[in-house]
Amino acid sequence: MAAGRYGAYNGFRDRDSESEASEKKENLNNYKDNKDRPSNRESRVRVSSRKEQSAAAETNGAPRSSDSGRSRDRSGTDREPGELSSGASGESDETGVARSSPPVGAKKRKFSPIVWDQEEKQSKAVVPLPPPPPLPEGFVPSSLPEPASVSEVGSPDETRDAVVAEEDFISTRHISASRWADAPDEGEEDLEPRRRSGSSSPELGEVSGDGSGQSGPKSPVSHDDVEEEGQDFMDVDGGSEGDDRSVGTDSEAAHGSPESPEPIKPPQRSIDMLKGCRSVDEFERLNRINEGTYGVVYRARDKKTGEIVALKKVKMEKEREGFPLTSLREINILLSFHHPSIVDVKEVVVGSSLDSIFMVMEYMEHDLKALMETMKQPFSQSEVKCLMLQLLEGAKYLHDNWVLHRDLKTSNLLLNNRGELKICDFGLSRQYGSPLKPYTHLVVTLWYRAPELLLGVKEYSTAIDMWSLGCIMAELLAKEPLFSGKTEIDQLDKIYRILGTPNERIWPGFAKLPKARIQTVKQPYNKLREKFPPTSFSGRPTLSEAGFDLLNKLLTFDPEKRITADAALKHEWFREVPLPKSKDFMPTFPAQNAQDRRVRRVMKSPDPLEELRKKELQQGELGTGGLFG
Ligand SMILES: Nc1ncnc2c1ncn2[C@@H]1O[C@H](COP(=O)(O)OP(=O)(O)OP(=O)(O)O)[C@@H](O)[C@H]1O
Repeated sequence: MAAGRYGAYNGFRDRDSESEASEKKENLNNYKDNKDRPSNRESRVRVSSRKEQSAAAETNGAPRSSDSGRSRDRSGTDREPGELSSGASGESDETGVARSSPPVGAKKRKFSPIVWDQEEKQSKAVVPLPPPPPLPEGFVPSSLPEPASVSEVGSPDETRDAVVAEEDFISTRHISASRWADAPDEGEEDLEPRRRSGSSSPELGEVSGDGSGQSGPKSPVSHDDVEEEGQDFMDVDGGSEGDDRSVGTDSEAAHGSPESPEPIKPPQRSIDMLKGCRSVDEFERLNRINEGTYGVVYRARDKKTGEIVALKKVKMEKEREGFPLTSLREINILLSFHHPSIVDVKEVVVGSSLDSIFMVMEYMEHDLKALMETMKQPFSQSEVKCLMLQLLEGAKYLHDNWVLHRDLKTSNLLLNNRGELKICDFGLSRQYGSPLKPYTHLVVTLWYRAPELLLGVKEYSTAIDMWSLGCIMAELLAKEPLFSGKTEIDQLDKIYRILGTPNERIWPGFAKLPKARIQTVKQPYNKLREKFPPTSFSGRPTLSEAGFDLLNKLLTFDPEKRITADAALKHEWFREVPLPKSKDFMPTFPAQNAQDRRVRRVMKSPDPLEELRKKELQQGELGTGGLFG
């Protein structure tokens, strides 16, 4: 149970007694176990063999620092209520934690093996792609609009789809060619050689460990990024008359993997998708929570069960052109993935006139951005550790399952009053690791955008998410964004002013990056430590050597050297006092659900599509009217 203290955040730390804290002492391993506690998903019971091995390794002689942790606990140093006691192996060096810390974990960057050359793509690429997720019980109404012409689809200038459109130029596809339907179209057939060849992509049905005892996605995210590169909208008329091979079945046959976590459903016609999909009328609308690029989010009550949920309405602003591919990606990923740090999508429901689609999600009381704007003080270090651990676990899970989120920012991090953090908004996320065309660099909201993206690279990796995590960690500590640029150049300038201007020595290859010559004032020094000093009398957020080391490793210019989620999870900052607060002891806050979170937004990061978004908002929503319209 979270410590309930509506409106009393600032008093919480004072009220919690040491004894209460010690009653709740748990070691770091317990922390990891605990995160599964509220779950009733069978997937959470499963523990990856990788985790078992590493746990065994730890038990088998890895030195543990619990003693030193305890002695420090007794002295009361930096201990906070609800802080977890040290139990994990700690190599903490009292004298020079950051500098003496060994490289944390083996480097495991999954870099997208982009194949630039078409021939090479076909001959060399080896992509045992995972099977598609099971078809949802009904999903797309038959009365949806006609397919768009290719030219319509390819005009990427109105929504975030534009971003994807830059990387996706293949002719219009039908939803029946998606992983939720059975018949591949021409473009899909092109994929066959790629699917049959091998690569370092996850094996069919393989469930990547997340290091946290979670199973991978029930059915790993499909390879839409390979097969859907052509457009952002899918026709959903269900009219495709292809053969009966489902993507999943076909893929399974090709690879012969018997280990798919779930039996692949038999091929289904897209018309079957209509069956069993509940109507949004089965929910009572309570209030609008927020509106993002891709949809309005409502708080609602399931009339049958009384459960409070969040309903995200998929914007169908281009309904003439079919179903937005980005939404399809988001729904697919969220339906497939199950992890305590990823927001859970329970089902998809349809609007009354069958042209609006809603994702039914678990309801989360806050997003971190809106929440921090209401807080008087920043999160404490032990709270930041608790949040960062959950965030890193979510990022590791995604990266282990070959998904880049590509839009990690505080407004996409949800927090409930049980201290649980969950990543949402997978509209920009995509599977990687398959031979792809170069990705667009127009991803990630400006303030959280990695320097390699700002400098124009199109071949990027999980490191872009890790940079965003660095920005988020700094923001959680300081309660304000670290780099709040107004334009791309201003953003680079702001980064250079704090971290110094990169050069060939610290970032080999920097000089050759497309936009490396952008004129910014040369900044020779790294001033990050000034922003996060070890001690402070001026109210600046303090950070220990180890904490600073982690922040530095997240905000490393060279993406090749930037720390991975896996390594960051093992960082000693999480093992030194103050230890991460237990989720049970995370503060609770007044629910912000009675308000529209948009009106509370004070500062908002500009992003490349801001103008487009505004235009969309002005144009109003399309789709059904009615309660949720
Ligand atoms: N499950 C949820 N529970 C509560 N609030 C949520 C939930 N999902 C989203 N929200 C709120 O709605 C906002 C927008 O959601 P989301 O980011 O998924 O939409 P989007 O259209 O993709 O937004 P963006 O403009 O960031 O791309 C979030 O910042 C959050 O405040």
